[in-house]
Amino acid sequence: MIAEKVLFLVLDGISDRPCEALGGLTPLAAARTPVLDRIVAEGISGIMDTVAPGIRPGSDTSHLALLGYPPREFYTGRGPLEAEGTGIHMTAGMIGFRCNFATVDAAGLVTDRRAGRISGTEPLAEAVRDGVDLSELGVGFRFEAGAGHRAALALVGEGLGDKVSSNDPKKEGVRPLTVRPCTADPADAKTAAACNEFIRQSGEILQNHPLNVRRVKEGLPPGNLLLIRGAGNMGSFPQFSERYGISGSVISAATLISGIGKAVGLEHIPVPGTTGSVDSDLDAKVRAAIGELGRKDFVLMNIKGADEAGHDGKGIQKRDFIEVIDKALAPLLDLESTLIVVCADHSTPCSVKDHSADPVPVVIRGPGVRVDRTNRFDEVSCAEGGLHRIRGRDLMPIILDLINKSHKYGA
Ligand SMILES: O=C(O)[C@H](O)COP(=O)(O)O
Ligand SMILES: [Mg+2]
Repeated sequence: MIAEKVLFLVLDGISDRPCEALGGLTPLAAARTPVLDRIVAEGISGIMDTVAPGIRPGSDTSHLALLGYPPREFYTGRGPLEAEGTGIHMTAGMIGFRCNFATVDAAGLVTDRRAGRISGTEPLAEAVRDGVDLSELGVGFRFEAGAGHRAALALVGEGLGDKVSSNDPKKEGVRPLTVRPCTADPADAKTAAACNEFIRQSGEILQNHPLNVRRVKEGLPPGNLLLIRGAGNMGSFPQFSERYGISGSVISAATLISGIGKAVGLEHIPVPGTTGSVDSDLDAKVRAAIGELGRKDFVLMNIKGADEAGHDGKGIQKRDFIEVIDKALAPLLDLESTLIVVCADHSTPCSVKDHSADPVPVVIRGPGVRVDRTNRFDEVSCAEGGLHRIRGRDLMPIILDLINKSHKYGA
């Protein structure tokens, strides 16, 4: 039998390094994961450098690689992809940015890059949309809240460049940076000036917003500064259905991933109750994915919470959330004629609190797959599997071959 459908499950940032808090095991190795283990036992596994060995990928470049769009060829910055995911349709000439609602103290130092993982930021976004005015600079803008502390900005206007730096210092206890043009092109100077003005005006609005005033009273970090990064124009992506001859959907609360999906032509299926965090309704997500497999050939599903726990350095929370994921995946075991592919997009070690280049585990289970002798979904066990060590860009060709959609190389 040949599989007809593909469920491509990316467990964002799930792989890790040995954690002291877990007796030297990774959260994945420490977690009880009977469902994932069964998928490994019934499938073929391996480890994967999502971009290349030693390259520490962002979720943007790694997801592009996993979908078979090598980032060196297709990546034009995170911002436009994140913007597309929040519902801002990026057209030619617009410059997109990823934003964080962050906290600055009275001395102007960034004290929390994620404002205590603030959520429910729509009222803040609305105030920014209503209050910021960049018309003196000849620039318009779109601004939308995303999941948790995330948001996206798109600048709109004539002669805007995308080669500008970020105000995100990427660490706490220091001042935000000034956005600078990276070239002598006046277009980049115009964008940098618009960014700095946007950050200044939005900061004033956010500082006094009732939602933030209330957060301060409650002892919570306010979202009183926008950190912006990842400037870029929208790239040009051959559509998934033309590239591979199959239809597809994306299910992800993380706007970056839904934005990447939309950019390559996957239909975004929103699922109420999903948050992109450890409180997400994973049962609803899995139900939605199974429903989509009835309509489409390929479903990309991203589950984000383990990555957040890794960024927060919380090994025990990460292990516990992995167990929640595992339980939610149980209905997948009954899928017939479906290739189930499970991997991470990068490692997010709790000891690093950021992404690392450590390869990630990957497993493929379904009709036609040569079953190897591995039986545990973790970083070390999968390294003994029959896929051995592959790159992210190898995965789509392997999947397409297993569903009989690959082109013969030669006559
Ligand atoms: O969670 C995300 O969106 C990113 O992976 C990490 O970004 P942050 O450090 O700005 O939260
Ligand atoms: Mg990621």
